[in-house]
Amino acid sequence: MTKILVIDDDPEFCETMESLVSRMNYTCESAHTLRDGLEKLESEAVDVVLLDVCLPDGNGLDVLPRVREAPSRPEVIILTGKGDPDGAELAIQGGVWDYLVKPSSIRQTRLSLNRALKYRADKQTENGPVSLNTEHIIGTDPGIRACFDLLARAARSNAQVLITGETGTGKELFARTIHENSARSGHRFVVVDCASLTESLLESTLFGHKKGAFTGAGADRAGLVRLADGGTLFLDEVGDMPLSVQKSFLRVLQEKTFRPVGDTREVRSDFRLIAATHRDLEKMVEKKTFRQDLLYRLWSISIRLPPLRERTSDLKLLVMFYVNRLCEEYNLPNKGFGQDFFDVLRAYGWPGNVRELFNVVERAFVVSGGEKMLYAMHLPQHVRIAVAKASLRKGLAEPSGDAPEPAPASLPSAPPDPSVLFQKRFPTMRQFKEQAKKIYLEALIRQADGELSQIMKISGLSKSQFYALVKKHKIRMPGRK
Ligand SMILES: Nc1ncnc2c1ncn2[C@@H]1O[C@H](COP(=O)(O)OP(=O)(O)OP(=O)(O)O)[C@@H](O)[C@H]1O
Repeated sequence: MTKILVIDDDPEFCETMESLVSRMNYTCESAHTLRDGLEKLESEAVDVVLLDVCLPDGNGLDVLPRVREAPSRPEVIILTGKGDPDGAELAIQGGVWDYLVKPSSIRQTRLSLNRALKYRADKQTENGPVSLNTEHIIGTDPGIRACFDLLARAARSNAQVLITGETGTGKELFARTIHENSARSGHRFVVVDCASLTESLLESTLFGHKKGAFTGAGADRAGLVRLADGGTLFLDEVGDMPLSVQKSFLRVLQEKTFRPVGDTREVRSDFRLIAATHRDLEKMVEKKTFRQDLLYRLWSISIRLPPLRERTSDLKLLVMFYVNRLCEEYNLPNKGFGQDFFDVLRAYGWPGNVRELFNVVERAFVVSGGEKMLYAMHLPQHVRIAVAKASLRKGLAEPSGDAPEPAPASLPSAPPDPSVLFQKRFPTMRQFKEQAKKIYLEALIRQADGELSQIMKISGLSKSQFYALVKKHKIRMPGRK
């Protein structure tokens, strides 16, 4: 029997919900404190939790991971008296099904409940007999586990998938894993890096060309869309696709046919599309730099990968996974870790995410040579200095053994104090992020003495991403006009 649990300290509200749920022919129970709710979740199978935010013994959002990890893994709908955009964002990132503000109408609550239950039923059917191979993806944090659920749905369907997330968060890794677990795994996984191709090259790279179609086209060439026939086409950095190509590509998605450059014939390709970007495509649609119709086409299943700083609980697992891999590669016995090693890693901001983490760990591994343990002293200087400066700025001593506060990545050559960002009007989260990015980039360039290879190494950014950011934030590179 489907069971709903309401965790809310208002008895009247609980009664209203119990009556609504029983009219829907489901069982309903209430708990007036978080403690009571969590106890019920431990001992009873619950399908959906309606969770209030402000409760007498704490904040509902703080216990969200525990609620979602309860033995019956319930779906969660937040029902709060105090609507707060940041709270809603956090809740949704934490994997809640919906975020409703009281007084929510009966119709809306019923709709949300039904949708959550339908999703749960579909998930249970889909999760049945098929097993997924996700052994290369490390993560137990609730944020990334919600992404695993979506990955499983994507692998079992043929729907278009859009994967978003900062650089190095694993977008390509997820895309490959979806392909490898899909019915198309016997065919190719074809990668197109939209950021590294010029407009003219992109069209011929995607659609191929006829011999003589343009200077340098010495022979016929099949494009990547054709090569992906039967398999998966992965459009990396789709936000960097020029508008003219977006138009042609939209047609390809609708018709599954295209015309190679300089050819008059239509060619057919049956591919499944997965696209990825670190950009905010909805913002781009507002600015008319990305086509809305294309965005709708890309968006059947959307997966947002959390940045590493939002899931530092996975840091240790990721490091151990990578160090094991390095030990195998270098044919060395396994290494241990000093506590200070993880303290420093946890306190760093990881702008380059997992890619940067693996880079840093590999450098530490190499520096440690034949030693049996990895200590903080083996970590690259820029990481240690950034962490030391950040903790000094906070008036703290060197990180101690107990879970240190995560601090933002900062750089040694005196970047401006982030409090300058609050000197004018208090910024929105988005404005703050944009301004902080600019500060980061300027400090990064100073730190690397403007040397591109150093910039890539420190930041974990690719050249194209770095140049795109420099352009966006109107930053002058040393030696450039
Ligand atoms: N959860 C994870 N578990 C294990 N490895 C990971 C995970 N996430 C990322 N990685 C590793 O981090 C590196 C970067 O991942 P990937 O290239 O997929 O990121 P990305 O988001 O596509 O980056 P970009 O936007 O810069 O192209 C790869 O070596 C990948 O295997």
